[in-house]
Parts: sequence; C-alpha cells; structure tokens
Amino acid sequence: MQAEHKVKMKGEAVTVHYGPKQALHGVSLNVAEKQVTALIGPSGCGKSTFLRCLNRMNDTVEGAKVGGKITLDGEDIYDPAIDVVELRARVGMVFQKPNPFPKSIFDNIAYGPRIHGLAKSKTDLEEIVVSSLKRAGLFEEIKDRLHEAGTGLSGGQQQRLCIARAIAVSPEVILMDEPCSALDPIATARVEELIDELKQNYTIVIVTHSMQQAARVSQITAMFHLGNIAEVGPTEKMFQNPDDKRTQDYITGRFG
Ligand SMILES: Nc1ncnc2c1ncn2[C@@H]1O[C@H](COP(=O)(O)OP(=O)(O)OP(=O)(O)O)[C@@H](O)[C@H]1O
Repeated sequence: MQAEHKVKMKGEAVTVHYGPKQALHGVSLNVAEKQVTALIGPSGCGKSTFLRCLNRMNDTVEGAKVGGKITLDGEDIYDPAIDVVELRARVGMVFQKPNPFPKSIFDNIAYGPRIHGLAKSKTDLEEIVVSSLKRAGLFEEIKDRLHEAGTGLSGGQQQRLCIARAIAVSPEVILMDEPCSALDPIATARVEELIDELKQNYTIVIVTHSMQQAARVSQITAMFHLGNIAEVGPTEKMFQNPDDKRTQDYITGRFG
C-alpha cells in the first residue's frame, strides 16, 4: 500500500511541546495520496496535536512549539518562505463541531474562493459553490435554501456544509478531527459515505475515537500512544492481526 501510493505528506521525528509539556515525542508518519489515513489511540495521546501540525494550526496555539520536519509534496511546510494562508488552502480542515460562519449557505462556501481570488466572475463563483455542495452531497437537499443561514441546517447538514467549504478552495489534503462526534448515526453514515467518495480526489487524514469508523473509512491506520506512534499499517491488518499489543488492547476495548 505505502509502495503503491505516492507519499503526499511526510512527518519526520515530529515533536510538539505545549510550554513545558511534551505532547509528541518524535512522530514519523507517511500520509499516502488519495487514501484515508485514520489516527486512533486513547485520549490525550497526541492525535489532534499531530493532525494540527499538518496545516500549522498549532501556530495559533499559544506556547506550542513544533520540531522535526513535515513536508507536503516534498516541500517543508515549516520553511519560513511558506505562506501559511496558502498552505491552509492546500491542507484544509474540518473540525469536531460543525462551525459554519454566521452567513448564508452560499456565502459560507463562497468565502474561501473570494479571499483566495479563485473566481473570475460571479458565474464562476456560483459554479464553485454549486459544485462544492454537490461534491459534499448536500446540494439536492438545500438547493432552494442557498440564501438562508448555514446555522439553520441540521447538525449533519452543517458538517457537510463545512466539508463543502473546505472543498471550495480546491485543497489537496483534508484533515478531519473527529468529524462525526457531534452527529447522530444516520448523519454519521452519510459523512462516512462522503469521506469514501472524497478519497478519489483528496488525501484525507481523520482522527477518530470510533474503531468501527476507522475500520469502515480508512485504508491506513496509525495507532498513537503517549505521544508516539505504536504501530501503523493497512487498516485491515491493524484490525485483524496487529503486531503491537497496545493496538490489540486498544481496538478490543481493553484500554482507552
Ligand atoms: N493547547 C494546549 N495546551 C496545553 N496542553 C495541550 C494543549 N492541547 C493539547 N494539550 C495536551 O497535549 C496532549 C495531547 O493532546 P491531544 O489533544 O493532541 O490528544 P488527542 O489524542 O487528540 O486526545 P483526544 O482523543 O482526547 O482528543 C494532552 O496531554 C493534552 O492535554
């Protein structure tokens, strides 16, 4: 698997300190292109911290200090010459709680393309909005409500709106931090189907507490433990025949 798919992002000996506390102790992970990589492991083991390193979201956390190296298509994303706003357009993010802007559905999607100058005309912008909503599997449900508030949608629809918003700026990688934890089972299933479709065009890294979800949506799973990676491998193997006892104990519910 790692051999067949190009490495899109690569973390090498990544460390993170929050003030005096070290949250990551030298994590190395290859993120394969157009695959879903799941980050699993007990609470506080550093999954979200690592995820946030991939688009420099930790830059916004006071006292956070990142070491090691992370590349996107071989380019060091912590190089001082990197434009962080552009990086975050290439490596988008979807959060745990749907967080639409207090704007219309249309403007939620149009915001990114507008600030990044991606649309040459009003028609262009409309096309981006519609195609992003279609790709997020939301268009049919809300096509008559484009100018109503995004916050008026159901939780599951709001999360798909946030995914559409991430897609609208044509990212290459989408980071998802427990994207279904605030959703009911039906909305979760819809988002999981969407993740499966999105991997045709995007590289996805997802943090999840649900073992079933990791097994359903990912091709590669990385098991975090106390700020390190205990084991990484094809999802099927990780769930059927893990090498590491910590992975086995975690996926069978013995700790975590
Ligand atoms: N902003 C912060 N300031 C200080 N410590 C932090 C901060 N964010 C995270 N930490 C600490 O870093 C460690 C890793 O946290 P992180 O959120 O990455 O873990 P996680 O595996 O994603 O956990 P969870 O599954 O509970 O979300 C934890 O000990 C946490 O308390």
